[in-house]
Amino acid sequence: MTAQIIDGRALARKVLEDVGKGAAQLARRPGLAVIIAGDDPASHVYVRNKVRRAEELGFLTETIQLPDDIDEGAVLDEVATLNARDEIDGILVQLPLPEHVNTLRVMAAVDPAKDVDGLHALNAGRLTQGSGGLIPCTPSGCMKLIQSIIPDLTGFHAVVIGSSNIVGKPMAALLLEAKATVTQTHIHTRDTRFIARGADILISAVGRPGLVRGDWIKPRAIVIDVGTTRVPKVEGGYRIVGDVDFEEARDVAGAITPVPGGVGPMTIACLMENTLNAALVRQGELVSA
Ligand SMILES: Nc1nc(=O)c2c([nH]1)NC[C@@H]1CN(c3ccc(C(=O)N[C@@H](CCC(=O)O)C(=O)O)cc3)C=[N+]21
Repeated sequence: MTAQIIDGRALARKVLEDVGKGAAQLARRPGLAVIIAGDDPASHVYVRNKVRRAEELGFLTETIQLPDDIDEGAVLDEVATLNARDEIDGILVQLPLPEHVNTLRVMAAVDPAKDVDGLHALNAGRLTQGSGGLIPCTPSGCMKLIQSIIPDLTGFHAVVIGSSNIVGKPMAALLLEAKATVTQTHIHTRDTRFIARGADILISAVGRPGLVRGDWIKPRAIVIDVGTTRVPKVEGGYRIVGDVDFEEARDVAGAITPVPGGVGPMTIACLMENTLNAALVRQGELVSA
């Protein structure tokens, strides 16, 4: 059989349309600030894409570019300034930060009500307790992609490959909350292939091209490829590739997300949704759980 290709761009358009309608109800337009430190070209591309989407929706946007050698105190000062500004509803600190800056300390400094990446410990904790809060954008987008195929995940076996704070851990928490049975693997897991083969829903969030082969996949499973690795093209420039061997997977899976055009556009759409939700709560239009 040939897998259904899950169109992340089309689903993202729908999410963005709803965000646009929601934003039109607000007295004041949502404001999104992005902090980026250093000059990693990939990070700059991602930030530009996020800001462009936000502008298309009529959001107020601001990009704060900091030098690579900035000290942690200065990053924390920038966050504090944004926390205090009423017109800023969402703050995103683009990762990775320079090595000498402690990411968890920076995340802890962001006002949880403006934490549109959902990475503050309060939002992460609320997610594990199923009590609302802002949800990390990539896992949130993955849930929408999965539920576009299976709306009710009750009892399905989901396997999450990868355990990062930004994708793997919140992904597992969301699946558990949706009543799936969840297995999570990480760098020390033995025989990940065997575990993956048991999955009705397989999510790979590792960043290693070709990791997930055809024989890692249960026939008819849903495969969500979060991998985003930039590889240089012979003719110059870059292309992005996922973790999944797409050609092999397509012959086994029931449905699969492509890279590009799968999880990536949904991540950005969910960032816009989070920014709208933060604005709704902050402007008193929505009561947070
Ligand atoms: N604080 C923080 N939050 C993030 O959400 C975050 C981050 N840091 N650091 C880096 C990663 C990466 N990321 C992507 C978002 C969109 C695409 C995306 O739109 N990809 C397009 C293609 C883009 C291309 O062709 O280069 C696609 O898959 O179709 C990719 C990657 C968000 N990240």
